[in-house]
Amino acid sequence: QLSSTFYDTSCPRALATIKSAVTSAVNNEPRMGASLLRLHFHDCFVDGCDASVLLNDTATITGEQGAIPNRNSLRGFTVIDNIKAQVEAACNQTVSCADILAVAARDSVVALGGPSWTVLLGRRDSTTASKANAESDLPAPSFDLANLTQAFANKGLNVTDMVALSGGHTIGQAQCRFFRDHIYNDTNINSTLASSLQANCPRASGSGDATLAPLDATSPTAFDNAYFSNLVSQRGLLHSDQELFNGGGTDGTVRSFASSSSAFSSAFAAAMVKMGNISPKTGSQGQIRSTCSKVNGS
Ligand code: HEM
Ligand SMILES: [Ca+2]
Repeated sequence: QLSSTFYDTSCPRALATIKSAVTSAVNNEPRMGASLLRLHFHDCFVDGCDASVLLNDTATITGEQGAIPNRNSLRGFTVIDNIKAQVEAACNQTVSCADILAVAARDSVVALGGPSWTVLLGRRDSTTASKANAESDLPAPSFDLANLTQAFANKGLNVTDMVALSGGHTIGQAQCRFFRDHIYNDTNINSTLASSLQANCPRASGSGDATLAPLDATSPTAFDNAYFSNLVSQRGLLHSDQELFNGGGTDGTVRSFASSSSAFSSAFAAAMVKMGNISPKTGSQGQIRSTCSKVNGS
């Protein structure tokens, strides 16, 4: 029951305000587009797309930002706070933080040259967050194809959606601690790539843990289909990335997205709409937060 016209009368400037703020943030730092896309994913997979990921810890909320997949990893909160302040100035307590995340994700992809799609709107914001659910429901980079398939199926997403959405790794960076096992322990990685990554990501955990490498070394700030060609040539950065092309049932989809950017674009756009529809709060559920990092009145 989300609708693309939800704010047309209540806040007609909302979408343009978000787009211009996202475009300037991405022009200032291209990686921010990746960070904003990931925020929406990490929101939707944990209790639905309800901006739960944005809530800071309080005496009564143990939030998601401290969860293992998020801690010292998620970024973009300041950009979202800035967008929210601009939208609040235009329309007081009208546009949800969850919708801002969904629109910012789309606008980020577009700003980096990727496909566009119509974002459905009308999600409301949670009054709770769950560190435990973030740790149980977000897929880990150590996952194999069966684990990944299950994590996406749990959210109503099929394997085509999963492969398409994983194409989000066509942009952005990952820290050594998340790809160390893959570059030292796995054999399904191009040896030249493994050696060059090892130079900045020592085998011993603790050293160089936060050193960054691009998820798509071919074109890290362009939203294109190079991620999939990389997988075909065993140049995935994360163990979980390379699982999508490792002799299993998703090899064909990876090949098809590697050979057709239009096939990837349309599958990605469709899957983003599906992901954005995970358990939205509507009607009288939740609230429209005034500040994205805290529940109203707290
Ligand atoms: C398939 C399961 C997935 C796993 C296991 C996974 C895991 C990860 C990991 C470990 C990182 C690096 C984090 C860091 O080093 O701090 C990362 C980054 C990223 N992920 Fe995923 N991810 C998955 C799916 C997705 C999906 C579905 C999207 C979006 C549609 C996405 C978008 C991103 C982006 C854009 C980045 C880079 C963020 C930045 O540079 O700030 N990922 N992911
Ligand atoms: Ca959520």
